[in-house]
Amino acid sequence: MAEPIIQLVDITKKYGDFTAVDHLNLTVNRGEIFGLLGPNGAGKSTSILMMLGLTEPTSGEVRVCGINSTTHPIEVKTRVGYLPEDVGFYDDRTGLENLVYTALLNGANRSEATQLATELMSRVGLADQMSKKTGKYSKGMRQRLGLADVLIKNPEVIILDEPTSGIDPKGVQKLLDLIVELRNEHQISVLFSSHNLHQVQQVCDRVGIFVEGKLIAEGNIQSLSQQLFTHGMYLIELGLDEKSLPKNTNPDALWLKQILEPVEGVQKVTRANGLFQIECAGDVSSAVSKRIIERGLGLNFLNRKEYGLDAIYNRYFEGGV
Ligand SMILES: Nc1ncnc2c1ncn2[C@@H]1O[C@H](COP(=O)(O)OP(=O)(O)OP(=O)(O)O)[C@@H](O)[C@H]1O
Repeated sequence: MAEPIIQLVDITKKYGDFTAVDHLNLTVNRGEIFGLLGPNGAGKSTSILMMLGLTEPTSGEVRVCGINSTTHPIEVKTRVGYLPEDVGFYDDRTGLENLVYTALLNGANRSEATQLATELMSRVGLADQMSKKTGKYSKGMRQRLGLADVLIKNPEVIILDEPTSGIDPKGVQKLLDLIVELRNEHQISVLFSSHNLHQVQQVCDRVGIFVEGKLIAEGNIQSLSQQLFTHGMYLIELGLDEKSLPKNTNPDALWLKQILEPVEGVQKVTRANGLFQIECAGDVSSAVSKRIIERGLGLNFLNRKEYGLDAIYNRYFEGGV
């Protein structure tokens, strides 16, 4: 059964009259990679600060690993690893020295600290960069070292705030692979905050879409599509042979809608740029093509698209679809 590891219950955060987070309810389960997807200013970082007990909610309750973050921030800190967008290191020290220092601060003796730091450098793919000064690390290498740094205290959950910003595509891929590996092989739960939908789509089991302080939808990709699209999840484009079309067809494709009405799932039929577009609740392309052919229309081609997070993103973040 799903066990909650992060629970936000009706959280609101106000800065003066401004509401940064508005009645947010969110649960992340143990072993899950949860994506908090939202544009700049949506309230992601503010929510994370509340999870870590670094800022207090105006109202509501935050629990991480079953502990109230607002009243017991230090206990939460021992269980959670937090990777901010920019990690600070002692740049005149090597990657290994930086990690050893964190391990010593966490109570390890020097030989344990060196052993743990060496193992972690290797786990995050920096085995060959151990003796390089962190001032010479790339942004991607710094973020991977940052992950090693949060793993030192063996956290149950890691919270990553825009961890890939400023990293080149190859570096991003390495970091994403590492996040999945940490979950799969070390059962670490992950909250991944990002405004990059492709990255979120690639690694997260569930996603919460956060806009202007409100969680507007939550679930896996398929359930998000169902929540956000009133007009279906599939778009079928038809190229019909003009010569086979009925004479004097009206431009709004009403005649085609009537033909396709008996096909269950068809919700909207329109014509754009010479193509007929059919929005439907499921993949009904074979029933549509059968019906078209039965009615004696010439079918030049049929193209089926499934709405993914791309369409959701456009709809909520870029004002379209
Ligand atoms: N200390 C503060 N005082 C006043 N307003 C704040 C404070 N911190 C954040 N805000 C405002 O709250 C809103 C949410 O900010 P937040 O940093 O949580 O968003 P975000 O989703 O993390 O965005 P970004 O990706 O840009 O960091 C923004 O409008 C921001 O200006």
